[in-house]
Amino acid sequence: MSGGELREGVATPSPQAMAIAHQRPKSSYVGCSKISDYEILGKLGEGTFGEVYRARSKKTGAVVALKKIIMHNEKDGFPITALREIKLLKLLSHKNVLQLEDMAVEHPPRAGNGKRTRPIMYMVTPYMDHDLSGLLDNPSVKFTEPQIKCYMLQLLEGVRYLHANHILHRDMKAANLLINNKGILQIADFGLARHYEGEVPKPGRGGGEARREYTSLVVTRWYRPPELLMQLKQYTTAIDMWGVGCVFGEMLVGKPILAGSSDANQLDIIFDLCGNPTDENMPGWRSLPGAEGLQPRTRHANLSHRFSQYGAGAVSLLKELLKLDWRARVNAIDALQHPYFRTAPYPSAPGDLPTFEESHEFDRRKFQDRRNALPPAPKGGTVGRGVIDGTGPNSGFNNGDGYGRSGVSGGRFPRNRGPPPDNERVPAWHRERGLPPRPPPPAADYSNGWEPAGDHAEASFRDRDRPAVRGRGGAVVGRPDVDTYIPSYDRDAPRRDDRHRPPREDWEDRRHDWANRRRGEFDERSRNSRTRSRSRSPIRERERDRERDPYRR
Ligand SMILES: Nc1ncnc2c1ncn2[C@@H]1O[C@H](COP(=O)(O)OP(=O)(O)OP(=O)(O)O)[C@@H](O)[C@H]1O
Repeated sequence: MSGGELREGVATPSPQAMAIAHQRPKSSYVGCSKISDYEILGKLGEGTFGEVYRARSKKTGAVVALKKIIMHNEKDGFPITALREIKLLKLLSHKNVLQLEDMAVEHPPRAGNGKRTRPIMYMVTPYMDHDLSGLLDNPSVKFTEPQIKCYMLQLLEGVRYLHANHILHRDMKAANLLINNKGILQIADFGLARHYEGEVPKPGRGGGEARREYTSLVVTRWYRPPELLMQLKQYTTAIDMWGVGCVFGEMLVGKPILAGSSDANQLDIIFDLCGNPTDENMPGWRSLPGAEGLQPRTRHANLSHRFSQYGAGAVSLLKELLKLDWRARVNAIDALQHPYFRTAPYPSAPGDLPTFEESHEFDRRKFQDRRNALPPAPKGGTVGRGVIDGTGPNSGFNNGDGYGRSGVSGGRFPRNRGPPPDNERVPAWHRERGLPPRPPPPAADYSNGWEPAGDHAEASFRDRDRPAVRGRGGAVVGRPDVDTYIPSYDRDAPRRDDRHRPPREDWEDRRHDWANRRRGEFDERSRNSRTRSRSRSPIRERERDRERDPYRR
């Protein structure tokens, strides 16, 4: 009974045998283009899920991106994550959401032993010149306030569309926002997205009511909201809005604003920014599974202080997006009405934005070469090199103002914000306006439902050496060493965001959380798989090999 298992006397073929038995003849790929319909122009990137190429359609002449669907585990056949992404993208049509235009199939020649090889599938989307994180990595790119407003409006339009159509993106981050040289921003990468069964957002009513539970192990760490870090499962569209807030802050500052080095540290730096959770600012937080045993020290939010240089309007919108209480967090419909967008300087029209040299994963090496001229940046930052000085994760961050400007070894420039040395990368605002910091924009009326800046500043100190704390179900929530995604900051390391993203190979398991939870074993399984994936996963091994070999990047 080789290759099969015996169940109640009936032989079940192995998945591999099933896949071979059901291999489709070439002629059955109806509705798909052939890969030979495209001329490959170069490689753009390599995710955990697929390689991405730039190509030209021989039929239309259009330049497109081809995302190759990698079969990590051949015997399981076509990855469920890819199927979900394709299914969702086929349903969606919005100017700020990346459109799936075609699928292309490649039939590789038979193997040397005469065996048939599996066809390779490609997703075909319009070519976009940049992803936002690549663009922000480019030291010659300077974002203006009208430009940030323009991108934010487009991002919010895209998110409003997704949420209105019951889609949770669940991996909102700068690397998944593609921008072309016509100034159009599109939300991409729906590999973690899913249908949302709750009520959709309505004006003035936040993220909607959740109707069921989902896995909380989603969203790249730096963009993960506090309720997910505390393992809320009945979450709403508000999880994507937190990510929008992180991206907004990143555009203002020029680098990720909440670059936690572990899940525990992530929560800690969120509390530094937004204040520690209380019954007022995050009602019910104590009863979240991941909050049990958490004893965050008292601290006031310092968001207003940290972002004061970007003006009262930006601070006000950021505070609405980065609310600890997911029920009170602004939804996309309301964020689009925020006075920030109706105050001078007004948003640019997309067509008026400057064009930039391409910036994708594979272009970043050239930016990294330029960045190597910079002084070291704190671990957790994205520009410059990490400080390997033995002071622990996020070392520069811990002493500074939250953006790596510590005034000591990890800082980009000192807190007094005097002019940075010529060779340093300067956050977008400073680059644009020059120093000293720009004055606040003309006073706007934020009294109409929007709170003006009013937090107390607080010098941050992070208790990174907290002992382990166990949450409900025994989950360790307060110790950095159980977290799977420890970033590496050498120049040959993989893309910044992916180092903090749950590995795809585990997500399929996590997506079956409904069934797993019914068996009461989800928390245990997912925790184990996260820990295991770092050390044993063959994909991680391959990635590590690739990191070691700079020529493969
Ligand atoms: N349509 C496109 N145009 C230009 N570049 C693209 C396009 N789609 C993807 N890319 C580039 O390829 C990279 C990886 O794409 P994507 O995030 O969709 O793949 P992924 O396998 O899901 O990656 P990951 O798992 O790392 O998020 C993007 O960050 C971007 O730089």
